[in-house]
Amino acid sequence: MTRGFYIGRFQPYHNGHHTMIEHITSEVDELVLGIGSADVSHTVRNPFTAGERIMMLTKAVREFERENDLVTYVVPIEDIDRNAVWAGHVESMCPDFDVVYSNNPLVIRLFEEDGIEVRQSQMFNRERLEGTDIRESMIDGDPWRDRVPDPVVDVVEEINGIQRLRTIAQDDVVDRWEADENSL
Ligand SMILES: Nc1ncnc2c1ncn2[C@@H]1O[C@H](COP(=O)(O)OP(=O)(O)OP(=O)(O)O)[C@@H](O)[C@H]1O
Ligand SMILES: NC(=O)c1ccc[n+]([C@@H]2O[C@H](COP(=O)(O)O)[C@@H](O)[C@H]2O)c1
Repeated sequence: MTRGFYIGRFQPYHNGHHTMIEHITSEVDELVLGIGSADVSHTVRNPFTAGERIMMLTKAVREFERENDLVTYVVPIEDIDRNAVWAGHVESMCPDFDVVYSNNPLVIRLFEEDGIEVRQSQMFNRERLEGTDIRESMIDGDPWRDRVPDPVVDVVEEINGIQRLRTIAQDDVVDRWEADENSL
């Protein structure tokens, strides 16, 4: 029995993540999905709460559970201010795992230094499948729904996520403008 671990901020969970998990399913029996920066929300870079991201992932990976007999666990992981002990922090919050999947250089380094095997994948259609770009499309009113699994569209609509993101982005612009004015 092999149990894998895959972590991301998933702001939002998109088709790049989904394709990565589809590949992972052929290598593991169980998969722990870490929701990174679980303590952060309501910012332009991290608009969605841990609970909202739990809904996105739980609903989206159902198809892999059904088709591949995969067992998944979604675990929120708060950031800590010491990278040197972060891998241990993650392990303390999760079911034991044998292998980590990540394309994030810092995550790869911290787990490898902790003696855990890390597997990377290619980046899938990165020009379109990048959280930053999808959030910008949400703010600008450009198409984004075809870049995330259908259950994620449902969650974003249920929580009125586009309106939140636009309000946060607008407040962010005003805050930066005021900071610039005050520094003059
Ligand atoms: N298109 C993709 N194909 C494969 N892996 C991806 C893709 N996009 C992100 N990943 C990987 O998934 C993990 C989680 O990524 P993350 O949630 O930060 O998404 P992101 O698209 O990079 O978002 P952001 O632009 O907000 O940083 C990381 O290891 C990241 O490299
Ligand atoms: N010291 C820390 O808290 C620490 C270190 C490395 C990664 N992380 C987190 O792991 C996650 C990695 O996911 P991304 O690949 O989406 O960046 C992020 O939420 C990041 O904040 C946290």
